[in-house]
Amino acid sequence: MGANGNGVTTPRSPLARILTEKKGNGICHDDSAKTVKAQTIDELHSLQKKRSAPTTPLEGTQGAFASLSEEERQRQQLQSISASLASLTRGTGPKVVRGDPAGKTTQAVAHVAHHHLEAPTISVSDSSLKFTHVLYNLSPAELYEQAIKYEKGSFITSTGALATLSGAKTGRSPRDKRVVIDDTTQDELWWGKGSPNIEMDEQTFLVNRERAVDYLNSLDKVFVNDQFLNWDPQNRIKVRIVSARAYHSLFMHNMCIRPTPEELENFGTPDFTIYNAGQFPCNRYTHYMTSSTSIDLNLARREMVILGTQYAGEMKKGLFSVMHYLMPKRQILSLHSGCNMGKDGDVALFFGLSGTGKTTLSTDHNRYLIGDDEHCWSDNGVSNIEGGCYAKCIDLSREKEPDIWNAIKFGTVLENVVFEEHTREVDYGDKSVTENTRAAYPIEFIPNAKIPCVGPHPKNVILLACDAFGVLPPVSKLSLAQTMYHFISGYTALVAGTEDGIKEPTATFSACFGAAFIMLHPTKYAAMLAEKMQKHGATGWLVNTGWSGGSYGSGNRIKLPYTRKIIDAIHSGSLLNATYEKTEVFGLEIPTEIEGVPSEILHPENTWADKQAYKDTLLKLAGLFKKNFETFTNYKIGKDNKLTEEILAAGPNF
Ligand SMILES: Nc1ncnc2c1ncn2[C@@H]1O[C@H](COP(=O)(O)OP(=O)(O)O)[C@@H](O)[C@H]1O
Ligand SMILES: C=C(OP(=O)(O)O)C(=O)O
Ligand SMILES: [Ca+2]
Ligand SMILES: [Mn+2]
Repeated sequence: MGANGNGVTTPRSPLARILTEKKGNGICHDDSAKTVKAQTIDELHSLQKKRSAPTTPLEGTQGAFASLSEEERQRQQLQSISASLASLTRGTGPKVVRGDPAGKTTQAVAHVAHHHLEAPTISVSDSSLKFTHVLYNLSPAELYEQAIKYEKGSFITSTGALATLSGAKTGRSPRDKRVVIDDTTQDELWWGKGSPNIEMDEQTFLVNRERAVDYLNSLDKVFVNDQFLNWDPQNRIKVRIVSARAYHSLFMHNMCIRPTPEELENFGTPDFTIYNAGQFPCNRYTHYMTSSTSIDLNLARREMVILGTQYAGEMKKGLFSVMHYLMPKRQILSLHSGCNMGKDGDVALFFGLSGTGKTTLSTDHNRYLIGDDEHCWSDNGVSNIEGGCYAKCIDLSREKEPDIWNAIKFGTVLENVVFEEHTREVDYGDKSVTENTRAAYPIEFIPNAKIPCVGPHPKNVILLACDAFGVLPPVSKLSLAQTMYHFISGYTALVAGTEDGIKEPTATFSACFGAAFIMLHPTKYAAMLAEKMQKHGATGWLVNTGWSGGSYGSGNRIKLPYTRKIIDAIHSGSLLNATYEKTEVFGLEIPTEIEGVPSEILHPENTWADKQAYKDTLLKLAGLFKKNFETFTNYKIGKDNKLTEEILAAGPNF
């Protein structure tokens, strides 16, 4: 509706076109002009991502030659991955290409050349025609996207962690572990009663390996992590993990030591490779298989195959077994322990089975964290094997465990937790999926982590036992012989969940506080520990993080703040100078007083209303210890006959 100024109305006309790019007339100022440098949506999207800075050029190469070298380097890297994924029966590696099959891939393509001319009818299958896309050492952000896009049950929680489901298995499956027996391992390893090493032959291993490799190669894409184990630079191990899930890749990114770009460039051939086929089961017609899950270790081939379980802890503890074989060969003791260090450089080790408090008590705001679970003790001191922590998070609270609480943020894998649908706030008290809920985070997520994760020789060796009987004292000072006795016994009550199938706490004995992971006879590790403790003057302690005032069901778990006070007194050295009394039956030295801990709980008998029940339970547990130790009475601990006798005498007397 316009008037032309002379009173005559003109008919309605279409809206005038707004000119946005008329130069020079200055009438229409359009500030959206020229800010977008793209002509198409695809081009716009391409602007969003900056090309990653090229990894450092190879020495002596410049300009155009540098990019050629980078290409060549990538080609070699892919060839190495293709070799890892090679079928053993078809004699050739798959065609592998870098990048997400859904996105743009980089140019480098490789496959391992045929070693010989093969009759095409035998060697060619459809699998040799397709490409396997390799998602190589992706960043946490990239892995989040992969998980959220393609893996059901992946969500971002309110604090930024990646919530995942591990599927049917929410704990390890120790009964499904197999170790290849050959001429070497037959003599070297611990076999038979009590040993975690259940034998399998080389041929069966190869059948399972082929099954895993064929499954992985049948996928559109696989994840490959090239990383390190052990912060001791002289004893670092290169590991490659091939897996089907972003969850597994992020878990190992967090748990192993992350290489720098330079280290990755020079990675070369791995020392050890894991093929994790996850949900893909083993074949129950295969010899030695007793379920559809199999975790197979072949030390000669330096390989591990995982079939039929997606529980990620299987990879971390599988590699720990490998270290329990490799390190003692170098006179280095591998330890299932947490480790931290005070301001004055005093180091403490925390041994204990799953759920006894290694992670909780080594994560201490007043001390430097060296690691929460797996260490080495060499002539140079201690080193963490891993680059991350794996904390239980059932009933996790900000007040009691602030450092672990705060570590659950972007980058952390949160397994099997329950969260509020809308806010994505995690309910740590919810056991609907499992009791064994877990958080895996890089060790740097703990503010006072000691990087690099190494330290001097330990001053205190703390043996943690979660005693469901409620008869072990909250803390006892041990002689060297007692330390060895309890180390070899490895007593605890397994808390529900970490090992598949355990629903209620039960008394268990697990040699070296980790029988599931040791490869040699327990006395070999014990002898090394005794020698090192003697040499470096370390004091042994037994700390009960379990029940007080009655057994599981009637008593209560010792309050975490009390256990922390006890641990503080060990660290500070004040407990060493306390007054002690000796207990009956176990002959343990217990302090009469500790600052911040009610004195009456220090002797367990005081906390039991029914004294006769206490006595009966004490004798019952002592009997279990005695019976368990029978298998070790014929073994000598190192070269020291006297120590061996003292160890035998260090058990309960009744
Ligand atoms: N007195 C206590 N000492 C140590 N941990 C306790 C105590 N009471 C309860 N807990 C709980 O027990 C669990 C110990 O598990 P964790 O530290 O992960 O064990 P580990 O690392 O040895 O497997 C944690 O959930 C912790 O909160
Ligand atoms: C991951 C584990 O370690 P821990 O429970 O000792 O922390 C495990 O035993 O599976
Ligand atoms: Ca454990
Ligand atoms: Mn732990």
